[in-house]
Amino acid sequence: MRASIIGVGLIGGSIGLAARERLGAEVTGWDPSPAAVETACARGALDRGAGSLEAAVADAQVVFVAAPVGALAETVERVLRAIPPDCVVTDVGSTKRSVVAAVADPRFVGGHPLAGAETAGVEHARADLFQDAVWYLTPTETTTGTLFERLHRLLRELGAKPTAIDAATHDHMLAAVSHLPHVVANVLVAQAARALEDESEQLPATGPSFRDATRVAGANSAIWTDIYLANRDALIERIDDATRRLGEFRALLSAADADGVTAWNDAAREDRRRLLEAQLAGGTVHELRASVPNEPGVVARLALELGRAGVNITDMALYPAPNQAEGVVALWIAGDEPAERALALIAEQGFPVARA
Ligand SMILES: NC(=O)c1ccc[n+]([C@@H]2O[C@H](COP(=O)([O-])OP(=O)(O)OC[C@H]3O[C@@H](n4cnc5c(N)ncnc54)[C@H](O)[C@@H]3O)[C@@H](O)[C@H]2O)c1
Ligand SMILES: O=C(O)C(=O)C[C@]1(C(=O)O)C=C[C@@H](O)C=C1
Repeated sequence: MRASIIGVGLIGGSIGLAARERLGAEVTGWDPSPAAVETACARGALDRGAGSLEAAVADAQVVFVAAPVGALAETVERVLRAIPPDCVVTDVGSTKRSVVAAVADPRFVGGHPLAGAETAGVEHARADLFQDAVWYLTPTETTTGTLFERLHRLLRELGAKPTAIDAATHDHMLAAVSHLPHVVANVLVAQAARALEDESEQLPATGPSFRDATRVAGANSAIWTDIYLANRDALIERIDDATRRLGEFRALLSAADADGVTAWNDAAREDRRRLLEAQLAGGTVHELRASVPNEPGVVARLALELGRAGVNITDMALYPAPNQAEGVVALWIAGDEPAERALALIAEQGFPVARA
């Protein structure tokens, strides 16, 4: 496997380490910072650095673009102009709408690993960063099915859980579970460092709860300015919602409503329990086989339909029929209930489907 990485920072470097260690891939990379390439080679995240983006991707089978969100569309387009025809290109940007709207090439699949750190640079890269992490993929109607399948398999081999989602849903969800938490962490440290200092004239000591809630405060501006701006409409909605919720709690406090305060706190515990439980879904793996026409977008449509219903595809394989007009998509789904749901959803799409 020949892989290329464009942008060898924390995420690009971690992909390089994991691809070399777990896939035995030969990894070439390029970054506008020669120092990043040098460190990536020294740390074993790249086999070699290339003198240009074009040279880095010239004979690649898969390319990961791991640049800041604002540079993704232009960089992906540049990669698409330089790769061989049978190469799949993906990115790792934390927001998806802008790059997916800008690039309509069947060889590109938007991506986003839900894993990372508050640190920056290849110095902090780790081969195990993606182990058991959801890795969102945003295929569209134009995505080539075989390339989507190749990428899905590679991500599984890196230890991740690839999950199809549409770009708009992705960005709205991430505003709530990633971008707002970063904003709130920044507010908490600002308030503790300034407002409380004014009152007591000394910086307060911070305990474990403060440290947990603010680990990501002031995370790498080289990527976060772009993330906040690219998702500003969804993030503003979340900020307004959070402000409203704070207002509701403020009202309970001003009314000294003990029952209301208890109910509010209990509801948070229950919400947290449900969120954590949803991550642990698993069970026996079922193989389903769907017969589909060999048309652009069919595999993407199936993956997105299941993703929307919360059914995760553990693994997939494509078997084209000799006449090339149709084929079979094999899907492996964990858990009895999700497998039943997948059968029903695939049948609703009009495709004959059965358990293998
Ligand atoms: N840090 C996280 O937790 C995390 C998690 C998931 C996804 N992401 C996404 O991954 C991407 C990279 O983030 P990171 O944390 O690795 O940042 P980073 O700062 O560690 O690395 C970014 C690298 O991109 C390079 N770069 C800058 N402009 C470029 C360009 N035009 N073309 C190619 N390379 C360029 C930089 O020189 C740097 O080496 C971002 O899109 C970010 O949204 C980050
Ligand atoms: O763990 C952290 O430090 C992160 O900030 C990782 C995190 C997140 O918010 O969970 C940050 C941005 C990415 O797009 C994905 C993951």
